[in-house]
Amino acid sequence: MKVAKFGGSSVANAEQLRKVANIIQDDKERRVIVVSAPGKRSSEDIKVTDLLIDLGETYFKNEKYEDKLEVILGRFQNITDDLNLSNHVIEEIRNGIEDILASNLEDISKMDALKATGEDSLAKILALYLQSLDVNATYLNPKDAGIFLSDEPGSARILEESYQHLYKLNEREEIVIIPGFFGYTKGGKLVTFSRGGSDITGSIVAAGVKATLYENFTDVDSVYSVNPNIVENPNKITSLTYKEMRELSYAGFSVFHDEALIPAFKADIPVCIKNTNNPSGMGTIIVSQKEPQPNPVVGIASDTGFISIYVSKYLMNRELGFGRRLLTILEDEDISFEHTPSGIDDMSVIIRQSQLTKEKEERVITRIKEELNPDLVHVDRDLALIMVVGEGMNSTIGLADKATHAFARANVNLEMINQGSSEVSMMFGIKTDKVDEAVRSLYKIFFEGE
Ligand SMILES: Nc1ncnc2c1ncn2[C@@H]1O[C@H](COP(=O)(O)OP(=O)(O)O)[C@@H](O)[C@H]1O
Ligand SMILES: N[C@@H](CC(=O)OP(=O)(O)O)C(=O)O
Repeated sequence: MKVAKFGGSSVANAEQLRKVANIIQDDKERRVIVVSAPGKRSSEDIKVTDLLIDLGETYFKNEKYEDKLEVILGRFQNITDDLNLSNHVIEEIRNGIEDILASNLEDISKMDALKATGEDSLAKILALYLQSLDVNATYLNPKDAGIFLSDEPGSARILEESYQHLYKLNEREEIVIIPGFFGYTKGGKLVTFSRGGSDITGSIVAAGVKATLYENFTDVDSVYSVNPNIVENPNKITSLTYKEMRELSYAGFSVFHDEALIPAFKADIPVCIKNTNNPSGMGTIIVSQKEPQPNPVVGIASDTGFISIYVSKYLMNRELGFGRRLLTILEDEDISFEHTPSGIDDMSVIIRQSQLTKEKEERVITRIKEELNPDLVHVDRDLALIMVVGEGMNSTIGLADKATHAFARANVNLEMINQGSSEVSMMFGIKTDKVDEAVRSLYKIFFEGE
């Protein structure tokens, strides 16, 4: 049995859904289907999930939300009209949203329930469409599939017992359509994964049913060695390891959620990234091990929106517990950190900018000064991180030299360098305004041999 997940771009309109239906019917092994909410139909378009978030925020501010609701319903109605499906489902979606807004759930849970409406409605529509084509298919709610999650609205995690429940899907005769992105706590509350989380649902379901393959259908032919929005026509990656893909996704390859690798990896299920618009293409396969490649670097990822808190104190290396106390201050403020490059007398903590509000920043800096008594503490904003990734990198001489040469050639100053402890990556911190130039320069050196 194969599990196929179709992302937002693959279900953005009726034309895309026709392709999805063809892909499902093309292979009898595709028996469990996971779908996202309709995504962008063009680069200027807005994803349904973002429309739903905007609707929720408008409602919470006690502002008029009715027009926004109509826009969302319009997105679904365009699809159902075009596929000649009954209007009944649109009324169901409207009532569902109105019920959520009027419920006595806390705002944070209301928001999760609203967000989930996107995938839930699309799964119902796809099931109806397949039925209209005489395909034996049913919609299945994540609760009935047994997808139980931790009580962390907006960033839930899977509970282990879900895998056993999901295994029962093997007994189903029909094709099952499961909405991605959400599940339920043991207490029955709906919770979502973090953004892009339908990839995670797909991976969990694939692990649960012990699928032979997890196919992730998107809008590109493969995973490329670099973001195709930065370098035109980049090198296609035919295969890469879970570890490489996790590093690359985490560092900015938005094509696949970094948390989606773990369930498939643990169950040893290969993941294939394929294009809904070109399903016969090879795609990219993600596996445990791959043949050594002549070029040890498989990809270059970049992401922006980081802050560095730099703390320096003479004899820091002798002060027992310094690092722990610094990180405890962040923990008390509910701030998670990404990296902690350190020297003898200094330590930086790299944080996502979205985690550090102005008030939190003031409290954190005051506490660092009062409790750790440093010689110097300062906050560096607008940092970008670039990650050069490849399993063969740890045994190849001269890669750091090549990378720093690329930065020098692009006239980019390095704010920080960190060789990942996993030894499959090197990380560079630079100012955000230079990130694309730096990535292009690295790409030229590592993939075009210039
Ligand atoms: N290295 C990369 N390889 C392929 N696509 C990438 C890469 N980095 C970023 N992307 C972007 O990821 C997009 C696909 O991810 P996403 O928009 O989440 O798809 P979906 O709607 O299928 O979930 C591509 O259109 C591409 O712009
Ligand atoms: N619709 C959700 C979940 C998701 O996975 O979407 P997509 O497949 O379009 O990345 C989001 O936008 O976050």
